Amino acid sequence: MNDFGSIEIDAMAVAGALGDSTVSLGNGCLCCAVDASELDEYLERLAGPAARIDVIVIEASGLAEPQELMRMVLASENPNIVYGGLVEVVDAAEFDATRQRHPEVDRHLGIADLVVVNKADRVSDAERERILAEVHRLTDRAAVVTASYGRVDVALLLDRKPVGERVGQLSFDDLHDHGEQADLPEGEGPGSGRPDAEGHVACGCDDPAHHHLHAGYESLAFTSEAPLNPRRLMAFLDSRPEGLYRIKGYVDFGAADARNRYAVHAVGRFLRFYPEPWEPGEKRLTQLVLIGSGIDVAALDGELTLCRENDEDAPHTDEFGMWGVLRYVQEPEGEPVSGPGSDAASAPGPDSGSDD
Ligand SMILES: Nc1nc2c(ncn2[C@@H]2O[C@H](COP(=O)(O)OP(=O)(O)OP(=O)(O)O)[C@@H](O)[C@H]2O)c(=O)[nH]1
Repeated sequence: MNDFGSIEIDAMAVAGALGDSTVSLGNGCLCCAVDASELDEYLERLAGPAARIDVIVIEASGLAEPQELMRMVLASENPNIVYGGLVEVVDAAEFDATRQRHPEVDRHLGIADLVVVNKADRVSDAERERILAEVHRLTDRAAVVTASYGRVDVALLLDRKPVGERVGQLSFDDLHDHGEQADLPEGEGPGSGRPDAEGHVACGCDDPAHHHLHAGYESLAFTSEAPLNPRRLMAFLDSRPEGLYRIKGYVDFGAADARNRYAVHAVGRFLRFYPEPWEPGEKRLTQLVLIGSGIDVAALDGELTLCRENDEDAPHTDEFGMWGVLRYVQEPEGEPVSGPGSDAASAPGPDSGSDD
């Protein structure tokens, strides 16, 4: 798991399910690792026979440069590592907007071996057909499948072989390491993939033609030990700026729902909360990662800080405080919303999947 932000939300999301069979490559984009040996260290741990793992999936951050990842896997010195192909996941609901912001996406699709056009349930049949046709036009012999919630036949992944001989398609330039790092401590400076003090991430390579998607992004990692007030957080989310493209993490609403933490996902204007019971003894924290371009990181940090419960809040007397949040909890079919109290399912205006 390679997370863009310094709080490893994605790694946290799968850790429980996958345990020792994951390694987390946090805080910074893998494609900016200086050389393949850094990746090799991790692959070594997963590829040994004792781990009994057949396939290693590198889940890059959504902002990674796939060509760089391919370069690193191909450059691995571990004889057990064989490059198995590049899978690109397209968010059908955001496809046009993403391409507008990032024309590089077309190039990424062009080198994919398998393209999963996901969130098919969020677009009409006609829209899906149009996107599929467009993806086919952009890909080079890749298999293209549609999916909802990423559910694809696992055989597609296990049997994937790279289309053609990839090494032959990459130029010498693609395969050689990009530039020397300046005299900075390891893991710092441009090219480290780590955000600087202002949250900017820059690629340190000398090649002006080498644009990394994440170079234009700012990220904010927000942690709070004090619970967040649900009404204030909803007001923050309702007024989130256009450039704030992605929010993910976990929220502690304290006494407003003492049983559950709330995983939160925002992608563009899409917003969803997922209540899940706190583990016994788990430290109750709010941890959020916000990613966007042209966003004022310090201002957002300040606004989130103001969402914390304060002495004037009396969550136990605000029985409707969670309703705004529960509108964005999807009811599993036939089951009531797992909310803070028995009347949670009667929260007004349940949003059954549409954008806000
Ligand atoms: N309706 C619908 N929602 C989905 C689908 N796949 C994912 N989601 C929801 O979309 C939200 C964000 O998930 P994704 O877009 O998959 O996140 P991601 O691509 O891992 O995002 P990054 O970590 O930013 O790369 C979550 O609330 C998911 O439950 C789908 O096929 N249909």
